[in-house]
Amino acid sequence: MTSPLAAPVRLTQYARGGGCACKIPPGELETVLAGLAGPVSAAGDGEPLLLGGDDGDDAAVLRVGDGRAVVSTVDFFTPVVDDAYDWGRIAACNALSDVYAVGGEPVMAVNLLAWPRDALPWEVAREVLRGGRDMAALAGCPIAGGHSIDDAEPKYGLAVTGIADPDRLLRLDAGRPGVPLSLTKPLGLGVLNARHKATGEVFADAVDTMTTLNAEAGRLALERDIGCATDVTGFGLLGHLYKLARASGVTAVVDSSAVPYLDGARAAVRDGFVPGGSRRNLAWVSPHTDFGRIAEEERLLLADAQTSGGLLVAGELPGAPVVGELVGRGRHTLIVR
Ligand SMILES: Nc1ncnc2c1ncn2[C@@H]1O[C@H](COP(=O)(O)OP(=O)(O)OP(=O)(O)O)[C@@H](O)[C@H]1O
Ligand SMILES: [Mg+2]
Repeated sequence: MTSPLAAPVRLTQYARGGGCACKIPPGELETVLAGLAGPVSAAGDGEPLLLGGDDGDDAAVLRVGDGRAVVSTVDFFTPVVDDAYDWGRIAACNALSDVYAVGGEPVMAVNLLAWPRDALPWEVAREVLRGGRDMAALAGCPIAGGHSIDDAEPKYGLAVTGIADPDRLLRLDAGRPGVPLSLTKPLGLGVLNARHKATGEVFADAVDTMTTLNAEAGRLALERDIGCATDVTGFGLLGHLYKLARASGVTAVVDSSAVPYLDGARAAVRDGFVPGGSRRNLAWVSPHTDFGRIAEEERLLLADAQTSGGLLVAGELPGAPVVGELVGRGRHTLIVR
């Protein structure tokens, strides 16, 4: 479904970066944030903040009593596709994803909108907000208000509140040796979005992937008593897996031949459509990774900055390929075979 505007503007042309590829590089972010986070509970020590510390988990989770926890997360970014309605859906889906990534269920959200009011018509902003509303409605999560500013580049996203069972969370530090790794969406979103921004070609499968909620994946993980997961977004599969393995004190092994890709992803890399964020991700993980004889093109694909990607789960999920496993901590935090 696309926007019904007479002469659609190419939204991606109004921003330098796009989607999760416009995130602050992981190394720089961690340096800025170091030491500023509050104490987080080690299991059972009475501290109410269960997630939200230095590991960089997907959302903050606070125990509120009576066996309940509140989940809080926020995500917004510049246009990742030209179509306003689709961008709204993608941004909302991506923001909701962090609630599912910690094992929560979204219950309410508010909009964050930055709009270049001199350069872009308000009817385009309405389409963005309509897309966000429709995606949140699919998640059973009403959007109840928000905040809007005049800005040089358009930006959109949500702050989402969720609920969770404090004893059944999905966290970065709960990975254990011997456990397989599953990935619920194919990679290639960053390079395909870069191609779309440069050429205007539309990749329908990529839009479908970015607008698929991670609700089912999160539910399946909890049903199987899995306790360790994250979503694959701007830091790419390797960046997010590095964070998970580091927090869990293990080494993660990736079977590169088992990793699924969207059609056209490889061609996009070969044709030079690689977001700067994907290169920065690769530079960030490379000192901690044994790549063996893996070629540069494959490394870039594995580090590609995703937008609204799937869940990376330490465990097996029906329908999701196993892309590697966790092993005891070795010399490298990541091994790619
Ligand atoms: N300005 C900030 N202040 C405090 N913590 C921050 C700030 N920006 C990011 N973080 C934290 O850094 C970690 C990494 O953030 P990041 O946005 O990359 O991951 P995320 O929340 O999982 O988002 P997404 O999955 O959409 O990429 C998270 O734990 C986040 O809460
Ligand atoms: Mg996340």
